[in-house]
Amino acid sequence: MTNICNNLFFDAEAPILYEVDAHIVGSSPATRRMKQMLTAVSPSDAPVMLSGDTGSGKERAATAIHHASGRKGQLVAVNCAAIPGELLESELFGYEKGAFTGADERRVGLIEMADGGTLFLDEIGDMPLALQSKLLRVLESREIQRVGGREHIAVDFRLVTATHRRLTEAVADGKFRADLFYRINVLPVPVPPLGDRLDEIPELIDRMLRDHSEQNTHANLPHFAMDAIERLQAHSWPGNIRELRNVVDRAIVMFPGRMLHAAEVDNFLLLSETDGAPNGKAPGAGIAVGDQDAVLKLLQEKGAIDIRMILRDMEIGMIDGALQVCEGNVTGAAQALGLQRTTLIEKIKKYGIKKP
Ligand SMILES: Nc1ncnc2c1ncn2[C@@H]1O[C@H](COP(=O)(O)OP(=O)(O)OP(=O)(O)O)[C@@H](O)[C@H]1O
Repeated sequence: MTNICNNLFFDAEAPILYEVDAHIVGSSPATRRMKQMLTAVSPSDAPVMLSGDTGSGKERAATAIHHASGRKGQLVAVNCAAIPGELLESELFGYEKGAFTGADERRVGLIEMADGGTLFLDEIGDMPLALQSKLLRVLESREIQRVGGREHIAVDFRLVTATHRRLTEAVADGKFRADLFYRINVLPVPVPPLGDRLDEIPELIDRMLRDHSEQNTHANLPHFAMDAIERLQAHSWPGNIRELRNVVDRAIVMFPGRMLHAAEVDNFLLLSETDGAPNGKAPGAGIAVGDQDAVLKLLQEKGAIDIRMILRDMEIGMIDGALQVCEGNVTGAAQALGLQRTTLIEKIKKYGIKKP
């Protein structure tokens, strides 16, 4: 890899590096190393395996590879963990009319859709063993057969896979085929956790806010004060960049045009850690969003406060605010709060919140 990386700045590679840079924010040493690897692997047709913790940006990296590769076809992303095993085969390979009950018409599969482009198989470790054998055959023959079909269809796609766990352990446990592992692990690229790239948190926040304002031209963006940034840089980030995105999305909804300080960030992080279900763990500094004085007064008066109740009130306030900003649209409010739609509906019911 050293040789490849040393050659990075050849003119021919400049446009590739530019594409990678456009998708991957950050200039910390860990991110620079990843970008160099992505730049080196993008022009090749060999399979890439991205490994990294959940939310660290593996799908982003796959998108960068696809765009930097110059392949004309589309990027087709499939989350192997999200599709039940029995459905995954027909999703990937497609099917002919009458192949099984309910197959009323022919359906082109996702592998065929990736012809000329890139097939991104996320959470490849969750693919059932029987399907692993079929995938291996496709990689070797470069052909597929639809479920219930006889025709051999030639496919030309670049394979990118991702996993958040050690596939070598799954191989040792007999849960992942060794031959497939070696076939897909040709160009391994580790995606660093946010904990290894804390320096670039301000850059990431800027990009997230810029993306938001490009999509919402009248957006009144929040600002993160220095003490807020310091607090973010002291956090451990188990949910990686996805967790940071949730914090930024909450700030957009709850602090439009306002400055966030460490206390607000503490509250947001506490909500991230508990998925909105307060567990009584005390935050680092302040505890109320915007109304710290009231909490201090309560503490002086009563000598103790119930943090769970305060967090509950904050949660209600955030949900209420998000619903107002999204004019009662639950899907939009759920996205803004970084919650699953169903989780938000449960919370709305639980707290008896009225939609505007
Ligand atoms: N470098 C980056 N700059 C800006 N946003 C990013 C970056 N990397 C990731 N993100 C954002 O963080 C979130 C998580 O990223 P992504 O889905 O790529 O992670 P992942 O590692 O594939 O997650 P999972 O393991 O759950 O599949 C997404 O909203 C993505 O847009």
